[in-house]
Amino acid sequence: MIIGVPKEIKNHEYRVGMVPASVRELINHGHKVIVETQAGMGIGFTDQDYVDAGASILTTAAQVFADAEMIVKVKEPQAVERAMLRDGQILFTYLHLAPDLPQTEDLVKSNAICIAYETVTDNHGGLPLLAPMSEVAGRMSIQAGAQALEKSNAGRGMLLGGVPGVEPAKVVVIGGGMVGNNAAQMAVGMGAEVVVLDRNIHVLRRLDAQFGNKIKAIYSTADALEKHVLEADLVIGGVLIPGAAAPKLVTKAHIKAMKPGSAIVDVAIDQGGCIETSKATTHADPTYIVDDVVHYCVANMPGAVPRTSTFALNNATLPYIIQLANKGYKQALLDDKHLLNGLNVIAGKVTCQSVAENLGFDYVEPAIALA
Ligand SMILES: NC(=O)C1=CN([C@@H]2O[C@H](COP(=O)(O)OP(=O)(O)OC[C@H]3O[C@@H](n4cnc5c(N)ncnc54)[C@H](O)[C@@H]3O)[C@@H](O)[C@H]2O)C=CC1
Ligand SMILES: CC(=O)C(=O)O
Ligand SMILES: [Mg+2]
Repeated sequence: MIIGVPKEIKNHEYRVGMVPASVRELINHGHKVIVETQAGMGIGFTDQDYVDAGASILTTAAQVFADAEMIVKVKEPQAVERAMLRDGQILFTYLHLAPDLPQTEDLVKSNAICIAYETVTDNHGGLPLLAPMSEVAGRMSIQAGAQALEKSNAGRGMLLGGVPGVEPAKVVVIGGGMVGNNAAQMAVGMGAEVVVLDRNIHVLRRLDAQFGNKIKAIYSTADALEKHVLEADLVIGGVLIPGAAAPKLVTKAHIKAMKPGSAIVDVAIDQGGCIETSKATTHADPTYIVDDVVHYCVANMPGAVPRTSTFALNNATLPYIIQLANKGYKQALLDDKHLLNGLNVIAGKVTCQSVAENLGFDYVEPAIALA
């Protein structure tokens, strides 16, 4: 199979779909890999590194999209990239379709086979291709929140850990999954007072076993959420209903009633955000203020640490890229029900139920769409 790796074009996105070591694995399996020039430049990989791994370098994204049977990316295809997709071409990347009607419409029109990293599942109830980036974003959310709390960024002027004799900041993490757990680790490490809210009792038990009395793991009722959000100096939004638009758990009224200079980091913004006042921002201009609350809502947070993130992502995606290349999409999807859960759009049909429901498309079962 011919596998194409274009350069990412989202704002300040320096990750890349495949590192040279991944390219070498594909070449060893007998495939051809074409890489857009300077695709890995942002994380220190030269075109020569890719050539040494066995890839061919092409000078434009248009050439990569024209020649490749499978496109491997990081972020959802931007409009110019969507226009280059074609009938029968495989697209393997993050998509986050539920809050994104224009993208979904374009992918439906393209007739391509669009497999989303974020809805691939595993045997343990996890999301193995989302997890590595959730680890990065969860950890980063506390760095971003700490900065947002600085006075020069319109924050309250609080140090997360306080100092001897002065209270630490209160960090409230909504959602105790991969993002929430990693956020809690960093916030505890920095000496903050930490509350994690989740509505899954198994998640709360795991947090309790892991953190003991270093955090409070609280069942997320509307009451509990309101109480803790209104007391918070920093709120981290890390909820997920896989494939679906995030529920708006923190309302405009909550934001109005929060302390002036408090901050929110809505990591769930890639699924539309779990805070009513959130709107996606970029690394170039990551924050804005609503009712004196600093909002950080960058939809590609791991793009800020692209070297760490690309390696972590490739470690997770490579086995699936190899399966898709070796077997072709049809056999690879039929052989692996978890990879099949990643199939969001194929041949003009929406095969992810929550995406179809959120955006008003007819839902077609993946196995039926493949037949
Ligand atoms: N902005 C960015 O750059 C990035 C964003 N993300 C996003 O972060 C979000 C979280 O991802 P993960 O932690 O991997 O998901 P996860 O599935 O590991 O955890 C989500 C948690 O939310 C909980 N939850 C669901 N509904 C809830 C509710 N109503 N109240 C309280 N808790 C609730 C679930 O029980 C689960 O424990 C996703 O939208 C993901 O796409 C992930 C990586 C990067
Ligand atoms: C998960 C995601 O959206 C990201 O890593 O950018
Ligand atoms: Mg206020």
